[in-house]
Parts: sequence; structure tokens; C-alpha cells
Amino acid sequence: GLGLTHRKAENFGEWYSEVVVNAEMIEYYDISGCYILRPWSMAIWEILQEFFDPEIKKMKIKNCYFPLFVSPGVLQKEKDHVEGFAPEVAWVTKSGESELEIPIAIRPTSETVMYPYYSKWIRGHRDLPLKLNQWCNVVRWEFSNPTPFIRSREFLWQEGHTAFATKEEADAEVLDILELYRRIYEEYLAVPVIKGKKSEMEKFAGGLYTTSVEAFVPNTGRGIQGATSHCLGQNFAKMFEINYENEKGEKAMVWQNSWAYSTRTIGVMVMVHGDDKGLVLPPKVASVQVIVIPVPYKDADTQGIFDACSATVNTLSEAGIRADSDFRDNYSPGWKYSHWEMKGVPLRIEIGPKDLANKQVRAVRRDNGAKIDIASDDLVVEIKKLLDNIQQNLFDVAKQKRDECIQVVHSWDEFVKALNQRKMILAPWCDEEEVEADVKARTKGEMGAAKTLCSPFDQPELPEGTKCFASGKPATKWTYWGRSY
Ligand SMILES: O=C1CCCN[C@@H]1CCCn1cnc2ccccc2c1=O
Repeated sequence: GLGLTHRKAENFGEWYSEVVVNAEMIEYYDISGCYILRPWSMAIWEILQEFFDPEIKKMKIKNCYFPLFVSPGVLQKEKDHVEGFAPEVAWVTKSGESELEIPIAIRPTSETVMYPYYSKWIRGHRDLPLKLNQWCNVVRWEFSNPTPFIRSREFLWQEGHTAFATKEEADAEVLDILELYRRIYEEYLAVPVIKGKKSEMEKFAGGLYTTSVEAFVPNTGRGIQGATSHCLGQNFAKMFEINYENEKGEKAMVWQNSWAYSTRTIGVMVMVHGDDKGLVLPPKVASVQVIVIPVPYKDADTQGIFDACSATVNTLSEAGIRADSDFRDNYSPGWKYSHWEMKGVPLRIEIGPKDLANKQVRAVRRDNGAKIDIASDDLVVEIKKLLDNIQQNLFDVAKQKRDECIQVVHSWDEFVKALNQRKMILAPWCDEEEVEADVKARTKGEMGAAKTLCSPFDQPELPEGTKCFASGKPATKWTYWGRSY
């Protein structure tokens, strides 16, 4: 049969793997942790890119392309923090039958690839700001459980790498980019996220501070980092001698940022909106927003029905709506309904003899199953309203579910209870790293330990004297905690 064999609420992992395959987004590949992105998911990546790329161009950020290969020397340059990541670095050691003199790393990220050239290109203050981005793949040979889109050994992303004369410029850009990431999630993927700052333990070790947008998957009770925007401070400038002669003729080091979102965004959307019929696509990222299906009746005017379907697709397409028809004669209408529901198409239009006679179409919503008869004269206006309503409804439902999973706690016992209830926990914290390490140690288990997700920029009131939930010391900030991907 066409349906899923696993229910989202019963076996999330199996449900997810089945949805991404049955919706024809992913094909499993013969190398573990690698996946084929089929057109149905590549189209989503392209729609997100068509939003983000013009936005960074407005910020005078230019696209470039650096080599995939990293020479070992520069990779070790970041030894302080790269050692943590070293096991994930993939290496080329041979070409054909012969061993390479020196093994070459495949980029897991491009700081060490790009920054020796930033050092060469940035000599005077007129060379600043230098703002580059690249759309590429990166490889991280991870061993923890691979999951399509969420955790794969190769993935697509954009990585922005910018250099400024002042910290103020860098700080401002970090937040401008973070807002774009929020828009990707909330305006396109209809996924609510929380903007915040990572703890010292969770931040990018090579940087000064990390900001992120954090999503949450209610079914697994796990937080997931949606995208990151780091201020690197002058750490890499020091390491790679990226300095310049400032306007006073003094030698000064640049202030840098780096920021990325990846194909992980697609996986988060699948997890949040998908249901037991399959994928549910927010209209903004649906490559097909409306699928038109003929419902011919044995002796009815079949040609008239097909003509009405084609006219409907044309009218919608001319209005800028991504519409298609399914005229295949080897599948029944019922089979087609299930097929396009599995693929998450936001709206289905059925046209049968009655609809033809009444000069109307029957629209069926993928998000809530509602059936709406629309007069053909009102088609474009009504379909546009429906698509906007579906987009908003998906966000509202996801936000309501996510908010139901947020639990404010003030004590350790409340924290443990909430954690076991698969909540996203908001707790007052003393912001001490060893306390975070202690919480990790005390919550270790086969479900994974609790960790900080972020300290939200939008801080609730913290009354004088509030104690840290874990240490009892004076709390300095509210922080989200939880298990995570
Ligand atoms: O997030 C971003 C945004 C885009 C540019 N890079 C930063 C930081 C990447 C951190 N990171 C992540 N995995 C790694 C894996 C192997 C070696 C190095 C690294 C590594 O530096």
C-alpha cells in the first residue's frame, strides 16, 4: 500500500525515515551517512537560497568559491579548537594507486581555507570591510546516528566569512544575519525558533561568542540548533595575522564573523509539520503548491474535465502560483490523493462532473483536510487566500505545540521532572561553566544529557535573589536547557 507503516507519535525515527523517502525527498546512498537529495527536496533548498542570496547581496556580501581541499598545515593552525573536531576530518591520502606525499583534508568548514588569503588581501583600511560568502558542501565524518538532512557526513550550506575594522560593525552584522535565519524558519518553513546566545561551553570554541536560532521537535522533546551566527572576535586575525594599517597608520587586527545555515533546515521542517499521511509542506517552500486532479466519471464529459483541469493550472500559474496537474491514466483519483498528500502538497484541487456543471472546483487543504468549493471565477483570489492561510496556520499550530513544551523551572527536582517529560526547559542559571558540566554529568543517560540550548535575547524578568536551579548560586540569566540533536 501507499501509506506509512510507522506513526509519528509511536516510532518517530522510523516515521521520519519513511516520510523523507516516500515523499521522494531523499534516496538512501550506499555510503553510510550520505544521502541523495532528490528534486522534491532540492527545490526547497533552492527556494530558501532564492530568499537568502539576494538578502546578503543587499548587505554588500559577495559570493565566491574556495577549494574543497585543505592543506594539513593550516588546519592544524587552529589546533586549540580543531583538536575537538579532528576525528571528523576526512582526508584524501591517495590518487589512483599512488599514496599522496602529504594527505589533504576535505573542508569541514572553511576558516582555515579562506583566512590565509584574507591576510593577503587585507592590507589597509580601504580593504575593509571584506564580506564573502560561499554556497558549497562540507564533509564531517561523524559517527553519531546519521539522519537525513539533520546529521549527514556531507551537507550543503552557505558559509559567510566577514572582516571589519571595528567590533561594533561585527556585532551588528551577527544580529542582522541571525534575523535572516529567523525569517528562513518562521516566514518560509513555518517553524518557530528562539534567538539567543550560546553558553561558553556550547559556543564555537574558536570564536568570541555564538548566537543561534533554536528550534524544538515536540515529538522527541529535543532542541535542535537551526543556524548559527558567530562573532569570531580577533581570534582568527591573530592566528592568521589578518591585520592592516588603520587610518592613524597603526597596525590593527580585524574583527570577524562567520555564519551558516544548511540543509538541516529541511529536516527540521519535515519533523515539525509532517503527519501520519506524510510530508506537510508550507506553501512558501512548496515546489508544487496546488495539484489539480481530474475525477472523470464513466460516461461523463471526460474531455471537458481534462480541459477544465488544464485551464485551472494555467490560470493559477499565470497568477504566480506553482500549480501542476496529474493526468496519469494508470492511477485512480484516490491513489493520486494519497500520493500528493504523502508529498505534502499544500492544496489539492479536484474537478469532477458536478464541479464542471457548477463551474466550480473542490479544493482540499493538506494541513487540516478541509474541503472548500470555489467558483471558477474566484479561483486565483481564493486559492491565494487559502495558501496564505495554510502558511499561517502551520506556523500557529507549530508555535502552540512548541510553547506547550516549554516548562519554566526554579529547582533541580522540577528540572529533572520536566526533562523526563521531554520539555524545553527555561531556568534561571548562574552562568558558570562547571555548573553546566555538572548538569550534563547528572543527566547523562541513553537519551543523552541535558545541555544549554541558548540564553534567549528576550529575557524574562529575573527577580533579585533568584537562585540558579542547579547550583543555588545567584542566577544571572534565564537559559533554555534540554536534550538536543
Ligand atoms: O559554524 C560556523 C559557521 C560557518 C563557518 N564555520 C563556523 C564554525 C564551524 C565549527 N566547526 C565545526 N565542525 C568542524 C569539524 C571539523 C573541523 C573543524 C570544525 C569547525 O570548526
